Amino acid sequence: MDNIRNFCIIAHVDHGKSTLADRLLEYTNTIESRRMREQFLDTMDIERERGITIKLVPVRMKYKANDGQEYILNLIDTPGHVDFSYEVSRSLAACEGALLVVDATQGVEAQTLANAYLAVDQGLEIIPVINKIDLPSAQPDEVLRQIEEIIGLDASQALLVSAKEGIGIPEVLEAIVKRIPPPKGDVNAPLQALIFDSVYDNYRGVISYVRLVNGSVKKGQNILFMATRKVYEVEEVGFFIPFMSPSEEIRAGEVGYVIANVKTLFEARVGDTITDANKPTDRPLPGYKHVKPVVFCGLFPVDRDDFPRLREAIEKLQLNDSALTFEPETSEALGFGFRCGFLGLLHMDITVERLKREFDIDLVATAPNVAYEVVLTDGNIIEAHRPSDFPEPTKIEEIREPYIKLTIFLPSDYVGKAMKLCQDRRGEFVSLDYITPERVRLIYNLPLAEFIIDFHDRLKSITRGYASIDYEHIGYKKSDLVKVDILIHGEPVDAFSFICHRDNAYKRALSVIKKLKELIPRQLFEVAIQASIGSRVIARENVKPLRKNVLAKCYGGDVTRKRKLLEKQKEGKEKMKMIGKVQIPQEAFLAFLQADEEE
Ligand SMILES: Nc1nc2c(ncn2[C@@H]2O[C@H](COP(=O)(O)OP(=O)(O)OP(=O)(O)O)[C@@H](O)[C@H]2O)c(=O)[nH]1
Repeated sequence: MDNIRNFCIIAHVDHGKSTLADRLLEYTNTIESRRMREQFLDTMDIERERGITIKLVPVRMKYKANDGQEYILNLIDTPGHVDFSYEVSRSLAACEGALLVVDATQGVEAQTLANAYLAVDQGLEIIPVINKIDLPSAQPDEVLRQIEEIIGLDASQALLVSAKEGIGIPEVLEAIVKRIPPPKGDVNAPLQALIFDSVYDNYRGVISYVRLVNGSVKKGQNILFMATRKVYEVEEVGFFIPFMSPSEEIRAGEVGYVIANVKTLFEARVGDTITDANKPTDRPLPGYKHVKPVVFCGLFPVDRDDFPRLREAIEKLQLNDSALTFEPETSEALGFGFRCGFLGLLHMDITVERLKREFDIDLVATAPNVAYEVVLTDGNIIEAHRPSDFPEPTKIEEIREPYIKLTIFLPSDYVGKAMKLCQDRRGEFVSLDYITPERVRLIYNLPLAEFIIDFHDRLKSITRGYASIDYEHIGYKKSDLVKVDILIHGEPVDAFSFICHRDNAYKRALSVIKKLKELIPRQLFEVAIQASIGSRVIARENVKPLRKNVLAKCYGGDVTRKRKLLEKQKEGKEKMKMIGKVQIPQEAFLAFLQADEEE
């Protein structure tokens, strides 16, 4: 075990994590050059395109160090985005050390800090690596100062590297061997293996990526998954060098994979502990946590006949993504679809994109929303995902909404604007400090609901892209929220109702009914569009009673033109939906579902 080193690389997006990993694989000849492709570790197409890492891939390298000994280095990749921070902390739990990569031209950013703290919490040995020193604008001294002052790490032994040019790579490997401690553990103790990732394979079922803390595991052994209490027989164990390669056994301290004919990811959850069914450990490793989705949206096929295909596709994705949840949903405008739950906006975007791309389904995704907690007057608490889940106002004791602690790093010039944005989004100021005279760290507590409506885009545009953010969920807080119903000609239309803060209710209601007024064609009678909270009407607009005479524009007797227009109007009518006596065009529902209500 003394010759094993388990480590990961943590960094802010784009600071060069994947490039550095590639260089390490190259230098240790882990990948033959003809098989070497750029950024081996980012395997999914979408990851490669967006340049982000989502799924973890562990790799085993052999390295002959300057002391003449051969070491096994297990590199455990970590996802770079906050949505997946739970997976980050799991993969950190599988290591003894971390390379903290910081871009020499950018300095410490929001996720550098967040990831470094996760690593410190896990008690890892952290090796600071200043990357991109080949660039003329590199300021390694300034970055060293930031690492010491902002993160509080000793940076005197930081390594100066250019992953792109291959400068400083042997020093990185030597530092891993010398500074990261070997794993501890007892091969003879009862088996304890942490599942830090699981993937589903069509042919082999679930492949669990494990870090063995104690004991050993081999083919034929009966293993117990402690969270689900299920027992399976091991079919194969092995290592990633870098592709899956079977082996006799995996022993304490090592990182590898276990295949045991498990059919769903729910039975082999990330964070769970595997033990020996015949000689079980008395306690699981810390770390199992059920991850709950926090952002929801409706997904509907554009072509209604695609509904069964959509179900199949979501089920398939779920095989490899146990954080994704779904349930059937019907919408007045969009027909049959699914309400899906995600870990965050990126998780949602990626899922939608994969459905479109890998399964070739045209989709409408509705605007995202969060899950509220509603405390009823009888003391019960229900979870509400959409307006129709909310009971009558008289039955509600209080409503709670999810909050995040948002950290923003940005140039000091933009602080005023960023603070205004946070304030407008009901943010509660926490702190502001200067990292350098030009750079500021700003912290706010913000309702998640306000964040998921284009907060990041707004922030990017007011800071011209110079801000970086990170956030963590800090739980639910009581909030003065109301459900606003929209009534058309006296009939409530579920699809148009929404949840918002009482202070914003009037403004939002007004913008919604104004938009509807434009979208609902005039009918033979006057149509009232009202917004109400419970039985109290808070805003109203009227659509004047005048039949839209499409022929009015056609002076003269061009019969074909008249006929065409009449046909067009008829076609239009088919796309209408009757709500009571009123015809509402499909377009109105779509505009509402996808619209950003705050203009
Ligand atoms: N000049 C220079 N560019 C580098 C260096 N290392 C990485 N880059 C470039 O920086 C960009 C981001 O590098 P990646 O390795 O994809 O960054 P990453 O940290 O893996 O990004 P995520 O996977 O999203 O976390 C790429 O365009 C690299 O070519 C370096 O040492 N010097």
